[in-house]
Amino acid sequence: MEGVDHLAHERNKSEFDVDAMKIVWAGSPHAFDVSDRISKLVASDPGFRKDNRSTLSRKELFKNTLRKAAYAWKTIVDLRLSEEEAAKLRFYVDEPAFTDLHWGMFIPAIKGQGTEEQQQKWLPLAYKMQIIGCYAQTELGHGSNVQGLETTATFDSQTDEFIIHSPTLTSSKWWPGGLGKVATHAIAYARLIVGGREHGVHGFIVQLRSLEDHSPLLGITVGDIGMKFGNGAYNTMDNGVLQFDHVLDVYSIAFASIAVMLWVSQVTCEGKYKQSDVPRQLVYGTMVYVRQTIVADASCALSRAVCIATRYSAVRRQFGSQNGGPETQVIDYKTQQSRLFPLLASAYAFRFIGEWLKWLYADVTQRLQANDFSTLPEAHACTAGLKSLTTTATADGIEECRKLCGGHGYLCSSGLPELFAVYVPACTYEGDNTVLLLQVARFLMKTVSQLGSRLSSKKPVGTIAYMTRVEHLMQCRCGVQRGFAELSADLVEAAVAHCQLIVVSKFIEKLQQEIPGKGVKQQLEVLCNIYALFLLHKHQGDFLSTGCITPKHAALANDELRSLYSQVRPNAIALVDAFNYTDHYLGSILGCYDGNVYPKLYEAAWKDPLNESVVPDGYHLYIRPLLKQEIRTARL
Ligand SMILES: CCCCCCCCCCCC(=O)SCCNC(=O)CCNC(=O)[C@H](O)C(C)(C)COP(=O)(O)OP(=O)(O)OC[C@H]1O[C@@H](n2cnc3c(N)ncnc32)[C@H](O)[C@@H]1OP(=O)(O)O
Ligand SMILES: Cc1cc2nc3c(=O)[nH]c(=O)nc-3n(C[C@H](O)[C@H](O)[C@H](O)COP(=O)(O)OP(=O)(O)OC[C@H]3O[C@@H](n4cnc5c(N)ncnc54)[C@H](O)[C@@H]3O)c2cc1C
Repeated sequence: MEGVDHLAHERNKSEFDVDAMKIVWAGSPHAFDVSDRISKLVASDPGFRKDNRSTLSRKELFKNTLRKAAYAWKTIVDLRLSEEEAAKLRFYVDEPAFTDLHWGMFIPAIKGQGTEEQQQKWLPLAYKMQIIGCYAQTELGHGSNVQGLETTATFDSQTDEFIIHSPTLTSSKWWPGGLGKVATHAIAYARLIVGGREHGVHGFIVQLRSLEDHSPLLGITVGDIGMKFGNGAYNTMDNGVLQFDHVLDVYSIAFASIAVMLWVSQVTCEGKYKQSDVPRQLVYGTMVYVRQTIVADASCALSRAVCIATRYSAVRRQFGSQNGGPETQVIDYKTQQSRLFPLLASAYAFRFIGEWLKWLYADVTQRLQANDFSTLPEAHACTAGLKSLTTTATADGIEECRKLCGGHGYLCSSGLPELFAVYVPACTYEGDNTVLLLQVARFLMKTVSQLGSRLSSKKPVGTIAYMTRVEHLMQCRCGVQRGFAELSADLVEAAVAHCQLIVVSKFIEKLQQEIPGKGVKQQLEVLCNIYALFLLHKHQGDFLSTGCITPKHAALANDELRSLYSQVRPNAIALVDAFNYTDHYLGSILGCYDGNVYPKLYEAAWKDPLNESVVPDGYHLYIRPLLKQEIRTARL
């Protein structure tokens, strides 16, 4: 029945203060207030409806996304929302769109790498959305290998301008979000050529379309690259293709009078290239910034899937009826718990590592401003490795949550198929996960060669086994006289182990903070132990081979895991309630707050367009003749 909380009995079992946990999850009382207020604003506004996406054609879907983006912007302006509130609104609108790249990459690139003069010129226009930007780095022929990009930017000292050109088919820009149909400007990455000499890849702000009639400018060929994985899903985004045919780029950010996009280098009006003495990799700064936001986003996506699967596991009953009594809740099966609760623990673990990474990024940015590059290598390795680790675990976790919901998990109305389809490219964009782990492996090799075998002594006691595992995996590889390429698959495993060590140690450090609320810290300790012991169980071979745990330890750890699952069980619903997601944002009948699943599933089925008529289109044309033929045969 509507209005009845079918999960009330579960909520009454909770042993901790859920409201206090909501604050921990949000990060602060202020952050909770903004999230809570904005998520409810979006949920209550029919203009942000999203339950019809899977029934729209690509063109209808895209036009609807443009409508929503414009409506969101009008809401932001009319309500005078702050930048923080506006970002939250775009988050809860939950629709991949060009605005992700405008706000998530184009503006951060100018803020992070533009000079004062460029920021003054471009940021006001971008903040008012009087220009719409995208981040055009990847090409048809190169994505991972940025140094392999082929687009050229040749300085013409006669005109003081740059000529941006796509010399080959494979140099076509390919994939940039927002590029296909919307962006008026791009930060395009090209090989800088001055006086016939090449100076590597730099960013250039290039206008693509007229601000009068949106037509592509002279020399610009631009369009969408076509349908992507899943029906609705990421097809709300116009990932584009772009070719430059000797485009004069008067706004070149490498141009001395507007100065270079990077404070890394300068091209003077006399056409001289001046490389300052900062690491050339600062040109990758935007990618480092986005990778740390993607880690925080992983905790959001995983917690969303876990919320759905946990609530449904408490609603779903199957087998186990005693003397005609109710069947067993599937959340009570040890197999369901052993699959679900490590994902619940991972969602919290990724939340806290995301908080730490945000601090690390802010710290390295502050240091860069003082020309202190000492922590840049570690920041690169951490953002690359943790982006890889958390997105892989989250993509796998969302699929596991679909399976935890049985057949109904495969319905669009469960919210899980679309969540999976929208989320999985995170394992590829902003750096293919394997390529990024290779960067971590390279950093570890360097660190081992500099520090000797001990990678670091400053880890909490609880992580000794994890640290020993990384050192052991590195020693096994570094000790062997074979090249990096030959050992790369093994070194990637060591890189994963290193990132898992970071996640576990930061979770332990989080628990050393003051955490208010009855029973809150105790719940987080249980989740931290589940995360650490689950990984120890999963990678038992690594830990046993280090000799720092014995088979008996491994068995005890497994016993402890089962006990921890039993401790989580009465608190499971409260722990996912703490994410404070509205039913609108979850977009899932299986995960609805009141647990009233079956009536809602049944009602939703009849809304499918296929049920608009009892006799389906095509019956008279195709089925009736078939049946008539069969009947004739049957009479023979
Ligand atoms: C809200 C959420 C959703 C928001 C919505 C999100 C929507 C989707 C957004 C997706 C947007 C995109 O995909 S944008 C495109 C993303 N593309 C990528 O991420 C490309 C990935 N590839 C790369 O980053 C690069 O090619 C590398 C790092 C793999 C290789 O670069 P390279 O220049 O060849 O460097 P390499 O020889 O490997 O290394 C030379 C030295 O530089 C160092 N180095 C390399 N990179 C860096 C770096 N970034 N910072 C510092 N140092 C670095 C190395 O450690 C090494 O140090 P030493 O050992 O010499 O000391
Ligand atoms: C949904 C989506 C949105 C995107 N948005 C943008 C955007 O807005 N702007 C933008 O510029 N780009 C964007 N991209 C592009 C994205 O950044 C690239 O696809 C990504 O960096 C991976 O590069 P690639 O496609 O060249 O993969 P490849 O490198 O071709 O990967 C193919 C395989 O090769 C392997 N491989 C590659 N190099 C090595 C190596 N050295 N050693 C071992 N294995 C290797 C990889 O691990 C992978 O298994 C987007 C992509 C997607 C899917």
